[in-house]
Amino acid sequence: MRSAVCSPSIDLVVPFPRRLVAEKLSAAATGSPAPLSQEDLKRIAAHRAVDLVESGMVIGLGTGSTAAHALDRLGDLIRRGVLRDIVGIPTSKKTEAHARAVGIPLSDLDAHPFVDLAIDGADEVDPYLNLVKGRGGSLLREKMIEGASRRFVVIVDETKMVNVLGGSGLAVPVEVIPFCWKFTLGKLRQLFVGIPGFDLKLRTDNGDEKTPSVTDNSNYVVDLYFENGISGDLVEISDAILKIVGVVEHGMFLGMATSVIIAGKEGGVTVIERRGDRRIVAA
Ligand SMILES: O=C[C@H](O)[C@H](O)[C@H](O)COP(=O)(O)O
Repeated sequence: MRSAVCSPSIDLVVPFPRRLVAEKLSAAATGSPAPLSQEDLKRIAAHRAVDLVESGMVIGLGTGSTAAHALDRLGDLIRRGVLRDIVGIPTSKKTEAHARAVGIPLSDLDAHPFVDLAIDGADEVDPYLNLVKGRGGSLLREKMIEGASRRFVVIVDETKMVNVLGGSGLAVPVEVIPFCWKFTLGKLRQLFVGIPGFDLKLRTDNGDEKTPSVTDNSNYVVDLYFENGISGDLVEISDAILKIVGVVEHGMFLGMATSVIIAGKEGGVTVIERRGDRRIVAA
């Protein structure tokens, strides 16, 4: 079994960004302490990632509610002239529209096949920095762009951390072509037959198979559910899913993240870096 290797590490919690600390302190001084919301945490992680952006970089622009904070921050820094000559490569149509609205110049992988840095959220992160992504349906473009990136920085709040992928009980998405999707779903079912607590279903807009959710690539999504998380060799499982004709891509991002920025509700930010097969937890 080929599995991710994880070395022992020391957790080092770094201080909260100063501006937000000041805001929270002043709120406390006026007698109305505002607890950090999940949105605060997403913003903190996103801003921390955007600190890594330098003028002249080609940036992979992620999709989702966490990545949206990075787009806003990047747009703000470009508008203020702090960052220049940035090119953004959006991972979805939604991100493309958002990035345009905040003034980020855009291109694509055809024109810019090498991406300096990609910043994106995730649905789950395991201790080896393997991810589940695509609950927003953008997994294929995300995997293409993040796979072309020299650095792929994942931004999450601490609720996204799991011991095993699939362990949060939420879906592991698989993008499939619409042609005979029930046939492809059947093949996926066969692959995991006998696994206790396994289930799968077509993703729909309103619970009705007549209105399947459609991705930016005009495909459908089959959501896999693993009551106890995915057990076994993730690389073998990935290969087996991708071998099914009719499957386009799945939402497990194995060995792709170079670092994960985790915002914790206690006000700390933890950064986990991958160095080869080693995992380094640092500021
Ligand atoms: O397709 C959606 C993407 O993979 C998102 O990055 C992922 O779902 C995380 O989204 P959020 O930041 O909204 O939790």
